Amino acid sequence: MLDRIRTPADLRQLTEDQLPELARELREEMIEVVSQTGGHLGAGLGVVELTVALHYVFDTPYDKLIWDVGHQAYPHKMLTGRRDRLPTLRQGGGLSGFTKRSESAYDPFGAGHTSTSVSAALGFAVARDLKGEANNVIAVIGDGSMSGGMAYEALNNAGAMDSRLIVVLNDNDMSISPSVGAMSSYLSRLLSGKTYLSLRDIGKQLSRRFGRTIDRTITRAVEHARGFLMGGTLFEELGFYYVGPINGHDLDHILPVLKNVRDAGVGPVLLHVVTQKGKGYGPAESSADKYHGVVKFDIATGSQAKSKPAAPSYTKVFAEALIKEADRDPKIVAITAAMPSGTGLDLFAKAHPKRCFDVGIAEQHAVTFAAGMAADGMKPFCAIYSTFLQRAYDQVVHDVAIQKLPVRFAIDRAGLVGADGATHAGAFDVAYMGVLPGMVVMAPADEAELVHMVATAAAHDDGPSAVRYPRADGLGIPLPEAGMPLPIGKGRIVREGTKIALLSLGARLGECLAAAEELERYGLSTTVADARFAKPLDHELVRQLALNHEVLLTVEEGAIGGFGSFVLHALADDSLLDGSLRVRALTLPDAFQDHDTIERQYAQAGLDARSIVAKVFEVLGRDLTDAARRA
Ligand SMILES: Cc1ncc(C[n+]2csc(CCOP(=O)(O)OP(=O)(O)O)c2C)c(N)n1
Ligand SMILES: CC(=O)[C@@H](O)[C@H](O)COP(=O)(O)O
Ligand SMILES: [Mg+2]
Repeated sequence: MLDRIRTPADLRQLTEDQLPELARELREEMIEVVSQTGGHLGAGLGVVELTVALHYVFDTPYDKLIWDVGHQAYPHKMLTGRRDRLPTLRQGGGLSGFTKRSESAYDPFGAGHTSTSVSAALGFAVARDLKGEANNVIAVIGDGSMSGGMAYEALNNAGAMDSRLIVVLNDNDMSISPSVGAMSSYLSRLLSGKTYLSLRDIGKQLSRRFGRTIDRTITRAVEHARGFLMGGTLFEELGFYYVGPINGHDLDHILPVLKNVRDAGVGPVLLHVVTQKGKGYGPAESSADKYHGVVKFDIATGSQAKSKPAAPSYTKVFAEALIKEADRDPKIVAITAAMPSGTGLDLFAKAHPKRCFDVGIAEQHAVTFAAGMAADGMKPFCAIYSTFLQRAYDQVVHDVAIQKLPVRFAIDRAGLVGADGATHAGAFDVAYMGVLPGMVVMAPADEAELVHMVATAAAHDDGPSAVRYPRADGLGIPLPEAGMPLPIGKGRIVREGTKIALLSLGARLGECLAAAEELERYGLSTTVADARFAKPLDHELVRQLALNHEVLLTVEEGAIGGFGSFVLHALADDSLLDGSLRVRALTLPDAFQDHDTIERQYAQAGLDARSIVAKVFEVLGRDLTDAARRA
């Protein structure tokens, strides 16, 4: 049946009783493809029926369907002309793992971060009204994403505007980890005792909500059911018509409800749909994370092709170092915004359960919550991915930096991230943290350095600090038994040379060393220095490198405006740009890099050893091919 569906228009040619079979085929093929590509599996499996129903009932792409995060949109992609390209998922030149405007007219709004869909949908709804058009607008948001502050801001605004908008709350009682917080408990209470509404109850409820009934099955049910009221939900208090909860895997229920909601013609409606993350694939259903994100796996057993890493990841090293610091210092606490496993704080929580806080997908709150604890004498480590910390920038500035509070930011996924692409790359943190007065910004060159930087952050109690590290495994070097605080603002020379200087910030140091080896083979004596700190910058180190070399290259895994800019500024201030020194800043490109393997992303960015060597030759005006031939 799937072969007959190129676009949702084909889907709408099917009869309703054919849809369960279509859903079955969709689910089976998605499992098959993702077992080869890896990606976000559990969320998509949970919305197969919902996706079929939405495209069946609504006139997409005229009606705007907006998926929150977009990680659950694989079945949507399969039904909207992208099925044949699904095997290219998250690979260079292939389909994005999220919704993306440039990819399809069926993706009216791109995503990757959570909790944006209701705001965007309200924007579409208001634009529609101003243009005098009639399309429907539907946002699908998960229970986890509903814990993000922006979702409440949007509900608050939408409820007051009384705009015609449909919000489908896809409640699977899971975030990446189990959902946390009072909203999660509230949703469970809405469900408790009743599980789902029966068709009859739904009819009664719709009739009460919209003052009329459209679907005949429901009309009949309404005649027999009297007095049922789900009653006074939070969403109703906010000005929404609340419908549900309904079973999101039962097409007999979803279809008539969606039709009624579509035709009701009233202000904002919140449809509460209950689904199971990982639905229909045993290993996913029974795993703790419901196969939220997977690498390639064996379909029969569910076992994932995770090779044993030669070295621990930076994430794990961070977590273990922090646990040791917390063993010694009872004031240390750790905070995650719904990413306990991603940040390694699940390990910390096991060691220090009372001192670990998962606040939900609430980065802004996480930062100010940490600031409050710091103001009262605790030593908070706020572990947030670089890309997600962007959301909490005013909290970093206003609540932390201005008050000089010693919040320690553990900025994971700093730099390129490969398959998740531009929405998840940690490109900007050196720039956005480094411009803040009083902020200490560190980046370890290897995992042993990370241990020392965690100790440095723990010891630094005079103001805020940040340590940024990549989504990568370490180098496999021995780890110190205990971290030793580093002198703040001091870098180190790792290799001495005379002509070329490579000044690295962070884990690209290995590439700089490899580049230096090669340059040496071409007779170019090369110094390699590890800045350790982007702020405060080691001015003396920068000065010495500038004075004693012909060429100075800064190397960092971050956007323009970060470490390289700080170095250039220091050189300019020191009149060191007024002479013959040739300086270049190697950064991520001034463009959003699409998903690809991380190795290719580094090469595109010019941040691998080969590109560094090429850059030196370019600066010297020499021919690298010729030099290579002679060597
Ligand atoms: C701002 C932001 N913080 C954190 C994340 C990481 N993240 C991606 S999906 C997800 C869980 C979303 O849960 P839910 O909305 O319930 O969707 P489900 O996966 O359960 O379908 C999280 C925390 C993110 N993408 N964006
Ligand atoms: C959709 C989302 O935001 C997360 O699932 C993210 O893809 C996790 O990234 P990591 O794999 O780097 O933890
Ligand atoms: Mg969920």
